[in-house]
Amino acid sequence: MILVVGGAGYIGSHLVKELVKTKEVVVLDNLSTGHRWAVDNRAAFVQGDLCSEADLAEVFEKYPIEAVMHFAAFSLVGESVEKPQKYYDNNVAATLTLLRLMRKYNVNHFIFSSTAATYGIPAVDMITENTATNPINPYGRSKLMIEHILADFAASYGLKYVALRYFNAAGAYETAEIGEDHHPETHLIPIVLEHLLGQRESISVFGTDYETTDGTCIRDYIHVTDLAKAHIAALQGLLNGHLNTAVYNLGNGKGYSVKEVIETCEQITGRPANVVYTGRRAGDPAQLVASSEKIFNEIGWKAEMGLQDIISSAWKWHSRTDIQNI
Ligand SMILES: O=c1ccn([C@@H]2O[C@H](COP(=O)(O)OP(=O)(O)O[C@H]3O[C@H](CO)[C@H](O)[C@H](O)[C@H]3O)[C@@H](O)[C@H]2O)c(=O)[nH]1
Repeated sequence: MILVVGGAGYIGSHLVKELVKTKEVVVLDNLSTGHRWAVDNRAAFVQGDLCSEADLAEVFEKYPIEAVMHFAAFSLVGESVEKPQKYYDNNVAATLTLLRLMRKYNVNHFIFSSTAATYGIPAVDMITENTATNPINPYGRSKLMIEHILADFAASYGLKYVALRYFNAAGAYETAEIGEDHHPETHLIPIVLEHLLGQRESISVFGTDYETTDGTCIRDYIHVTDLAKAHIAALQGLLNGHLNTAVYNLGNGKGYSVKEVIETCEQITGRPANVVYTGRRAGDPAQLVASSEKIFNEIGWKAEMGLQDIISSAWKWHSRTDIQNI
């Protein structure tokens, strides 16, 4: 059985939908940002807190866990600057408790959600796993700290793990049963689509003076279902002994500017956007684009969906008329 911590959240719930096809799954989530309805009903569900050793112990006692996938983290860069305690308590201290209990219950396989924010402001256009990590905010640092801890646990305790550095996760499940639903929403694609649905008056573009082709920031958008499939490939690699420890980028290898994203949203929806150009948002690197060659070469995963698929699926999800009430 696979324990998915944070399996009611955006990325975790998409992973669970894929994972239940081949594995027995139990989800632990405190529902602070996740949703009970987002958890596939083929998975067992425990409402509990990663920060509570007792809640964690209950799950390990009750279920025969063979691997843990860990999605439960706070992930807003700006908030992490304002409230570093919250980020280090949850993203670092609680994860350490989880790792301690894994040792206690002899669970030795771990998949960790890391981030492109570990790179900070990279000196290269195409980021590989060898690019220097130099995070510029507590969120990125909290994730990199856990990566270091995992490497130490692997060396001393034989932990087998994969850390996956996500670039910009976006899109929704193909049936639109689940999708992105953050409160408040800060991510570009949902904000643009909510605007095009009439739920926001305008879109602000944060910065037009970056050293990029059109002056706006470039990001590597990856479909959340592609991300889910990468986790499953990594899990298989760990369980069949092909992988011991690994750190992989997860991206498409292609960057799009904020302007290009907005234009693609306009094309797909057939609706014009009211765009307001404003100053830079603190902490935004000009360009973050991933080389995902390493994971392709080692376990054969690559992204199958591009920006059009991402936005089309997100549009289907956001257009659901009942979405406000779920
Ligand atoms: O209303 C908006 C929202 C975003 N942007 C711009 O759009 C780009 C993408 O912004 P997102 O907030 O969608 O994504 P980020 O690249 O900032 O964030 C991603 O990387 C972060 C770490 O760097 C976190 O992991 C976060 O959860 C993940 O989505 C950025 O240049 C941002 O400035 C706008 O112009 N207007």
